[in-house]
Amino acid sequence: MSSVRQCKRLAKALSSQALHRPPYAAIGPHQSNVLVLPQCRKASSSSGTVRSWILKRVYGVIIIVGVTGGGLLVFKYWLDRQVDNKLSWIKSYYPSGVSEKISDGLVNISNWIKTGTNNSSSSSSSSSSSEARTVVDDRPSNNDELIKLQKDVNMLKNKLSSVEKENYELRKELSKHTGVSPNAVQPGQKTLIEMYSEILTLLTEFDAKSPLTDRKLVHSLPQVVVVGDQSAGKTSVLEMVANARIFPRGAGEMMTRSPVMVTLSEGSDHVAMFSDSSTVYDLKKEAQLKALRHEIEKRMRASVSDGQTVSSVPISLVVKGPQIKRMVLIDLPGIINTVTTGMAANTREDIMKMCRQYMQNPNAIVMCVQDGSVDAERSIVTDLASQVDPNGHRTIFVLTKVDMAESNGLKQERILSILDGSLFPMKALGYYAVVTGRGNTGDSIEQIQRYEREYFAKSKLFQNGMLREAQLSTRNMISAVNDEFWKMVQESINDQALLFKTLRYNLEAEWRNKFPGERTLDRDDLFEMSKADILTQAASLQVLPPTKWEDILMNSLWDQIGPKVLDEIFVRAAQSRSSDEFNTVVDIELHKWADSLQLASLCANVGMTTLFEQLHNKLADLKGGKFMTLSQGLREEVERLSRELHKWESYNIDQLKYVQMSALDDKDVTAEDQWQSSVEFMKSTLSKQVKQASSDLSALKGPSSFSQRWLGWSSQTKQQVERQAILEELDKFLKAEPNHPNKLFVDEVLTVQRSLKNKGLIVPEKEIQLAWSHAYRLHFLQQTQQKAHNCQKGFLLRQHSPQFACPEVTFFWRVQQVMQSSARTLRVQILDREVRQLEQQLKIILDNIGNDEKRKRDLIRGNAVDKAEQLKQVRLIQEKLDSFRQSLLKQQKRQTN
Ligand SMILES: Nc1nc2c(ncn2[C@@H]2O[C@H](COP(=O)(O)OP(=O)(O)OP(=O)(O)O)[C@@H](O)[C@H]2O)c(=O)[nH]1
Repeated sequence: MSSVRQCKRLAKALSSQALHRPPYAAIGPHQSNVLVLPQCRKASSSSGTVRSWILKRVYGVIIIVGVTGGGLLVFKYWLDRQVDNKLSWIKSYYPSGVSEKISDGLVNISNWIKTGTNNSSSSSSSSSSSEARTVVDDRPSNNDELIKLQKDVNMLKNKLSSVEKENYELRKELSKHTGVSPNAVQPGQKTLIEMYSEILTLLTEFDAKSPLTDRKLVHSLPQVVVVGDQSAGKTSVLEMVANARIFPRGAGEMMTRSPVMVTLSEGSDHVAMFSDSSTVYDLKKEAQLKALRHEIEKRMRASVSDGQTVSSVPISLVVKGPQIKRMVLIDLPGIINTVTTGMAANTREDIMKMCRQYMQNPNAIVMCVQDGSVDAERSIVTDLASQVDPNGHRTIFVLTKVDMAESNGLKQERILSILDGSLFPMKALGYYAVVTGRGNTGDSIEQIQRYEREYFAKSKLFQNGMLREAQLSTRNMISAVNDEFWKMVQESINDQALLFKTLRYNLEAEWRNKFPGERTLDRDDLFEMSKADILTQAASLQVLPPTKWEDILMNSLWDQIGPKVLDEIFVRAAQSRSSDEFNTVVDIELHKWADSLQLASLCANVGMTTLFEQLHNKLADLKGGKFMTLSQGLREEVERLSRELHKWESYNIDQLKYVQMSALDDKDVTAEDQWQSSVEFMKSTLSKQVKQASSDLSALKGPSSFSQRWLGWSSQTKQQVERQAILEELDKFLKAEPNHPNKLFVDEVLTVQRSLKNKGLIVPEKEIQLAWSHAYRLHFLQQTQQKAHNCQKGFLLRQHSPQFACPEVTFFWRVQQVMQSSARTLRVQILDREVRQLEQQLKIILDNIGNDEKRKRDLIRGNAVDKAEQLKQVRLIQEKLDSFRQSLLKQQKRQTN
């Protein structure tokens, strides 16, 4: 084929690949900005015309094929115009700051192209033949020429990677402003690699959650299985792929003790994380790398059962970073020859079994790692590879430690026979020689990469062109493995799609049987529905009628402040000898209480409790559909958190105090209806209190009456008998002196004790005082009840006869006033601020939960939601697989056209 035709074909292939981003494209956004193909220089020079067949800007990628000779000026002019066009477009499309950076980058690239074309043009005629030899299939005839070419290639590679880096940084910067991934082809469009990576992530999540099958579906997908004899350098190879020294190291001992599945993908930051944890390790930071290695080692040791040496439980790791090739690699424990001291007896068989299992996956690419520095005859892995993949359709052979092989004096013929596949019994798709370490645990990846470059640049073993350049270096090997991986993806995708179609069909049938006629509401659906319900119910608190709020608040207020009002203030005032004294005590105590903010704080608590009680009632009112119970946990958690978070506004408490103090300033009942209302309040309050006090007293005595004992089939305890006897003695005092003060005097205690002793009962003073507090309380309340009755008509009487005094009515009126004004103020505060505040809090709480998948899973649970989730995931994976398949198909069609 003529070089011009060859070049045209290459150009066509590249243009379609660059535009449509095949996973295995030689040129992609993460790989290159500019590529000038040497084959085409030769072709162009032969025709002497400009061959600028392709110049495409594909999201920052420029591909130039063939620019030479007399057309150079025309080309430069044309390139400038293209760049100008792009500059004005960038200026109008991107925000300032970003646009300048991109523009600078584009201008740099354009200048570099022009310099490159100058050089290539000036050297094209003289070096066209040597350039042609850089085409991978041609073998050079002259060693010096080859060395020179090798240097050129290395220089170009370095240049290329620095432009790649620059381009990547620019796209990263751009992505910060536009939210578009730095790897995106077009805004909103995903590359095939990204699509596959997404499917892998979904499948890993699906496997983790799904009890559907023991077989992990993600393991049937194409993946690269790294196998080799112990210490062959498997882990070192993987580290070169991941571009970081992420694995633990030891001195000579077996390091890989369980499979490590590494999902590699491109990302703006170089990071790693375990798939079951949210910790992100920054691989650029040595301390975090160390922590990662430590964690891997810890996990490996933890996964090995007692008495065993290796484990088959995989550790799953995700590594992302700039220019990392997307694929899934599994590092397996090294195959051992013999079991050494300290190892479990079955270790060799366990490792062989494990390797065989992974290698037998028909979609696995087997990366067979062979140590180049040891005798080929000692290799076990090559035997295994030839058994599992006899035709070598999916095996790639990697010869490591060739540097050591050379220093050990390995002959060129021997290397050749290994790398052309004639020495080992196995067959492979490709054979590679690499250097992936130098036995120094402290070396960084950059140091190893440099060491490898320098080694191949000066190695005698590989220098006379005995091997194709593409067979050397880790970089080339990784590209080839990556290509094979993606080929496998293409070949197996139909089977995967069918598998998910069947899974979806089965799950849908199961759902129809279990929940006939019901919509499949997954966790997110249920969450969104519950969220809307909760917020609607919270908002409806605003429309509760004000009177209802005040009634509820009044009841709650009395429950809270009643005990203090009655047992402390009212009882103390009642010990007074005159109405004036009664009023003075009441006035002082009530003012003291209100002034100290204690009353206001108590009322604010009541406001808060009432608000949350109402919210609780509203949420309990939610009927919802059949699946309402699934989100019961969510509602409870939201209620709990909002209670915890809600703070009553402090100026609201001050306002309450002010209102209460003003209410207390009103010291007298001036109208009859006020008097009546107060008496009613007093009567209803006392009636409740008397009821409560009677029941407390009864509890103290136990089943004291005949009927209680016989109907309730119970009898008094010894203590209850004693208490009943005490109460009978105390009753005598109260009958003899109805206005007895609230304190029981010492002589009275002794009288009770003496009297009971005569009846054969020895009772401690503590018991007498306890019984007295109950007896006196009931007696006092009943007396006050009687006063309330007597005071009913007292308003007019009081006017006509000043001796008639009912200070108790005035007391209850004042308390009622304080409560009413507090309830009114609380109602206004609740509706003006607190409900709105609560709504906002609920929204934040719900948003937080909504963003936390684990919490959502914990709070919305049940068989129906699990099934709906599975169905949703399977549908999603199936859809993704389908669109991935279609994109692959489209790309294949384009290539065949
Ligand atoms: N000189 C030299 N040393 C290498 C090369 N590749 C790996 N090593 C060293 O060989 C040793 C073993 O490498 P590993 O990558 O741990 O080997 P492995 O196959 O993963 O070991 P196991 O998992 O324990 O079977 C390490 O000290 C590496 O630094 C190489 O190309 N040249």
